[in-house]
Amino acid sequence: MTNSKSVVILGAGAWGSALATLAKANDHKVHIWSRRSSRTLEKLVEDADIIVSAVSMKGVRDVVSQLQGLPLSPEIIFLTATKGLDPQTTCTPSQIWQEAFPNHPVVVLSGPNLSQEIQQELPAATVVASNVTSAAEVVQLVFSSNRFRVYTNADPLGVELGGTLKNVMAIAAGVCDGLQLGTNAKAALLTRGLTEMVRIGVHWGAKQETFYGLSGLGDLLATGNSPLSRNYQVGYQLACGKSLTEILTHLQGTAEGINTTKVLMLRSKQQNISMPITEQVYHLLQAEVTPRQALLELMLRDIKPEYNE
Ligand SMILES: NC(=O)c1ccc[n+]([C@@H]2O[C@H](COP(=O)([O-])OP(=O)(O)OC[C@H]3O[C@@H](n4cnc5c(N)ncnc54)[C@H](O)[C@@H]3O)[C@@H](O)[C@H]2O)c1
Ligand SMILES: O=P(O)(O)OC[C@H](O)CO
Repeated sequence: MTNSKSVVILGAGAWGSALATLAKANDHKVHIWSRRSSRTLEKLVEDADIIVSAVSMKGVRDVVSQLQGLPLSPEIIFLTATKGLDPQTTCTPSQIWQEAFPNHPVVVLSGPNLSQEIQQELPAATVVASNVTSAAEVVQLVFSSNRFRVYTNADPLGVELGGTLKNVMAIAAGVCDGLQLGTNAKAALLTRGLTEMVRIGVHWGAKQETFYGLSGLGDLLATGNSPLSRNYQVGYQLACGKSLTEILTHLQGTAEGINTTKVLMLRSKQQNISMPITEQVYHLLQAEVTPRQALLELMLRDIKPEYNE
């Protein structure tokens, strides 16, 4: 097949494995690399068309620096699927990839994509975004199928932040359900959560409308309502009285929202941006408030108009 691409996936976790399944189903040549792989990264990327980063945030700088030392074809497209923020610089993963490889196109993939559902072959949709449209279109073709609908988008920062910021709200949504606060409370939380995501995202340089698409609202609905989400699970179990240490001991995989909350708090304080839900999630994760106290703090804030805050 002439359109068959060579795809190297970095990270053999839940998401890397699901992305590999999708590309393989479209007859692409797929190699998954992990820290424990017997094949060297150098050998694997030799004939790669696309390098997909599906490592968790804490591994991004590490894999970037490993690749920087290798001879790479100038045609290679980097695709980043990590939903996190760098604790040191507050940069997004795509900003780190682009800075390290300024002459390569970088594409972001993000959307309501719970990996377990994708591995069960349930239908889903996602977004691939890049400043280089042709690169986004190549990635779109590689992953599109009758069970995975892929849209392109020209706002990579907005798409990336949509998937990243919603993890904080997914923790809050888990708390809401764990406390059994009801459907009205959940709707209020998710709606005001989206407002908060838009506020910081637009300040950061993203387009407002991107947050109303699959990677913002779409992913917020998926993770904020699903026990399959690790971030939701963190919130739910905190509300049930478990400590964060206990929860993380048993959690399968990464809940990026924990680190993202800390980075967001730092950035919103530096830039004086109001993020009341994020702030309460932060205090809760630090064990500085109980879930009920966090709820009361939010309910008793100064009353105000819905917009023009
Ligand atoms: N699981 C999902 O449903 C899903 C969906 C969309 C996006 N994501 C995002 O994808 C990323 C990965 O999620 P996941 O669910 O696969 O997590 P996971 O915990 O299952 O896997 C993380 C992977 O990163 C690797 N890794 C971590 N540090 C590394 C390092 N220094 N060097 C090399 N590899 C390293 C781990 O070995 C592991 O293979 C996260 O940012 C997550 O938010 C996950
Ligand atoms: O399990 P979570 O909370 O990392 O959510 C996974 C994905 O981000 C869903 O789109």
